[in-house]
Amino acid sequence: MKTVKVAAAIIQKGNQVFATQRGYGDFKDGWEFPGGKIEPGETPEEALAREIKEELDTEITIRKLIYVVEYDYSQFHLTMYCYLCEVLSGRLVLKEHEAARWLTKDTLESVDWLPADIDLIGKLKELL
Ligand SMILES: Nc1nc2c([nH]c(=O)n2[C@H]2C[C@H](O)[C@@H](COP(=O)(O)OP(=O)(O)OP(=O)(O)O)O2)c(=O)[nH]1
Ligand SMILES: [Mg+2]
Repeated sequence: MKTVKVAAAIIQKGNQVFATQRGYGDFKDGWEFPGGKIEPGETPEEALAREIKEELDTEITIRKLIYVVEYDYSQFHLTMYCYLCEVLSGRLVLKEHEAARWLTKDTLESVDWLPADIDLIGKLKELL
Protein backbone atom coordinates (compact mmCIF):
# COMPACT_ATOMS: atom_id res chain seq x y z
CA MET A 1 0.00 0.00 0.00
CA LYS A 2 1.12 3.54 -0.71
CA THR A 3 2.34 5.57 2.31
CA VAL A 4 1.40 9.24 2.56
CA LYS A 5 3.67 11.28 4.84
CA VAL A 6 2.11 14.28 6.52
CA ALA A 7 3.21 16.90 9.03
CA ALA A 8 0.56 18.35 11.37
CA ALA A 9 0.65 21.32 13.75
CA ILE A 10 -0.83 21.17 17.20
CA ILE A 11 -0.88 24.90 17.78
CA GLN A 12 -1.04 25.54 21.49
CA LYS A 13 -2.08 28.67 23.38
CA GLY A 14 -2.17 28.17 27.13
CA ASN A 15 -4.30 25.10 27.78
CA GLN A 16 -5.95 25.17 24.34
CA VAL A 17 -5.13 23.70 20.93
CA PHE A 18 -6.29 24.83 17.50
CA ALA A 19 -8.46 22.37 15.54
CA THR A 20 -9.65 22.91 11.98
CA GLN A 21 -12.49 21.47 9.92
CA ARG A 22 -11.67 20.30 6.41
CA GLY A 23 -13.38 22.36 3.74
CA TYR A 24 -12.94 20.08 0.71
CA GLY A 25 -12.07 16.63 -0.56
CA ASP A 26 -12.68 13.06 0.60
CA PHE A 27 -12.57 13.95 4.27
CA LYS A 28 -14.62 17.17 3.99
CA ASP A 29 -16.18 18.26 7.31
CA GLY A 30 -13.83 16.06 9.36
CA TRP A 31 -11.74 17.76 12.04
CA GLU A 32 -7.96 17.67 11.94
CA PHE A 33 -4.82 19.49 12.89
CA PRO A 34 -3.71 21.80 10.10
CA GLY A 35 -0.79 20.69 7.96
CA GLY A 36 -0.27 18.58 4.90
CA LYS A 37 1.85 16.33 2.75
CA ILE A 38 5.62 16.38 2.95
CA GLU A 39 7.02 17.01 -0.52
CA PRO A 40 10.17 15.37 -1.91
CA GLY A 41 13.30 17.08 -0.55
CA GLU A 42 11.52 18.68 2.40
CA THR A 43 12.05 17.89 6.06
CA PRO A 44 8.81 17.42 8.03
CA GLU A 45 9.46 20.76 9.77
CA GLU A 46 9.94 22.58 6.46
CA ALA A 47 6.75 21.05 5.11
CA LEU A 48 4.87 22.06 8.23
CA ALA A 49 6.01 25.69 8.15
CA ARG A 50 5.06 25.88 4.45
CA GLU A 51 1.64 24.27 4.96
CA ILE A 52 0.71 26.51 7.90
CA LYS A 53 1.66 29.58 5.88
CA GLU A 54 -0.49 28.31 2.97
CA GLU A 55 -3.48 27.16 5.01
CA LEU A 56 -3.57 29.78 7.78
CA ASP A 57 -1.34 32.66 6.61
CA THR A 58 0.57 32.28 9.86
CA GLU A 59 4.19 31.74 10.89
CA ILE A 60 4.73 29.20 13.63
CA THR A 61 7.44 28.21 16.04
CA ILE A 62 7.80 24.43 15.97
CA ARG A 63 8.53 23.28 19.54
CA LYS A 64 8.73 19.51 19.41
CA LEU A 65 7.60 16.27 17.87
CA ILE A 66 5.06 14.78 20.26
CA TYR A 67 3.51 11.90 18.36
CA VAL A 68 3.76 9.93 15.13
CA VAL A 69 0.47 8.56 13.84
CA GLU A 70 0.56 5.31 11.84
CA TYR A 71 -2.85 4.51 10.40
CA ASP A 72 -4.21 2.35 7.59
CA TYR A 73 -6.91 4.00 5.52
CA SER A 74 -8.47 1.78 2.85
CA GLN A 75 -6.62 3.60 0.06
CA PHE A 76 -3.27 4.39 1.73
CA HIS A 77 -1.16 4.17 4.85
CA LEU A 78 -0.76 7.45 6.71
CA THR A 79 2.39 8.38 8.62
CA MET A 80 1.77 11.71 10.33
CA TYR A 81 4.37 13.64 12.33
CA CYS A 82 2.63 15.78 14.94
CA TYR A 83 4.43 18.80 16.34
CA LEU A 84 3.59 21.04 19.24
CA CYS A 85 3.75 24.59 17.88
CA GLU A 86 3.00 28.18 18.80
CA VAL A 87 1.98 31.15 16.70
CA LEU A 88 4.95 33.37 15.93
CA SER A 89 3.08 35.88 13.77
CA GLY A 90 -0.18 36.00 11.87
CA ARG A 91 -3.86 35.63 12.67
CA LEU A 92 -4.76 32.04 11.77
CA VAL A 93 -6.82 33.02 8.73
CA LEU A 94 -8.85 30.09 7.35
CA LYS A 95 -7.73 29.94 3.70
CA GLU A 96 -8.87 26.34 3.10
CA HIS A 97 -10.75 25.18 6.18
CA GLU A 98 -14.43 25.85 6.82
CA ALA A 99 -14.25 26.25 10.59
CA ALA A 100 -11.83 26.24 13.49
CA ARG A 101 -12.03 25.99 17.27
CA TRP A 102 -9.73 26.33 20.23
CA LEU A 103 -10.23 23.19 22.32
CA THR A 104 -9.22 22.30 25.86
CA LYS A 105 -8.74 18.92 27.50
CA ASP A 106 -12.46 19.00 28.31
CA THR A 107 -13.71 19.90 24.82
CA LEU A 108 -11.16 17.96 22.77
CA GLU A 109 -13.69 15.23 22.05
CA SER A 110 -16.50 17.60 21.08
CA VAL A 111 -15.59 17.56 17.37
CA ASP A 112 -15.63 14.75 14.83
CA TRP A 113 -11.91 13.95 14.35
CA LEU A 114 -10.57 12.10 11.33
CA PRO A 115 -10.19 8.38 12.18
CA ALA A 116 -6.38 8.52 12.20
CA ASP A 117 -6.40 11.20 14.94
CA ILE A 118 -8.16 9.25 17.68
CA ASP A 119 -5.06 7.87 19.44
CA LEU A 120 -3.36 11.24 19.22
CA ILE A 121 -6.35 12.87 20.92
CA GLY A 122 -5.98 10.45 23.82
CA LYS A 123 -2.32 11.36 24.15
CA LEU A 124 -3.13 15.08 24.01
CA LYS A 125 -5.65 14.77 26.81
CA GLU A 126 -2.81 13.63 29.07
CA LEU A 127 -0.65 16.49 27.93
CA LEU A 128 -3.09 19.43 28.29
N1 LIG B 1 -3.37 17.77 7.93
C1 LIG B 1 -3.89 16.68 8.48
N2 LIG B 1 -4.15 15.60 7.70
C2 LIG B 1 -4.70 14.54 8.31
C3 LIG B 1 -4.99 14.51 9.70
N3 LIG B 1 -5.54 13.31 10.01
C4 LIG B 1 -5.60 12.59 8.86
O1 LIG B 1 -6.04 11.45 8.74
N4 LIG B 1 -5.09 13.34 7.82
C5 LIG B 1 -5.00 12.87 6.44
C6 LIG B 1 -5.97 13.53 5.51
C7 LIG B 1 -5.23 13.52 4.19
O2 LIG B 1 -5.44 12.26 3.56
C8 LIG B 1 -3.76 13.60 4.61
C9 LIG B 1 -3.18 15.00 4.67
O3 LIG B 1 -3.61 15.70 3.68
P1 LIG B 1 -3.86 17.23 3.45
O4 LIG B 1 -5.10 17.26 2.66
O5 LIG B 1 -3.80 18.05 4.70
O6 LIG B 1 -2.63 17.54 2.56
P2 LIG B 1 -2.33 18.92 1.89
O7 LIG B 1 -2.62 20.00 2.88
O8 LIG B 1 -0.97 18.75 1.33
O9 LIG B 1 -3.46 19.08 0.80
P3 LIG B 1 -3.59 18.71 -0.73
O10 LIG B 1 -2.74 19.70 -1.45
O11 LIG B 1 -3.14 17.30 -0.88
O12 LIG B 1 -5.06 18.88 -0.99
O13 LIG B 1 -3.71 13.14 5.93
C10 LIG B 1 -4.71 15.65 10.49
O14 LIG B 1 -4.94 15.73 11.71
N5 LIG B 1 -4.15 16.70 9.83
MG1 LIG C 1 -3.74 20.20 4.65
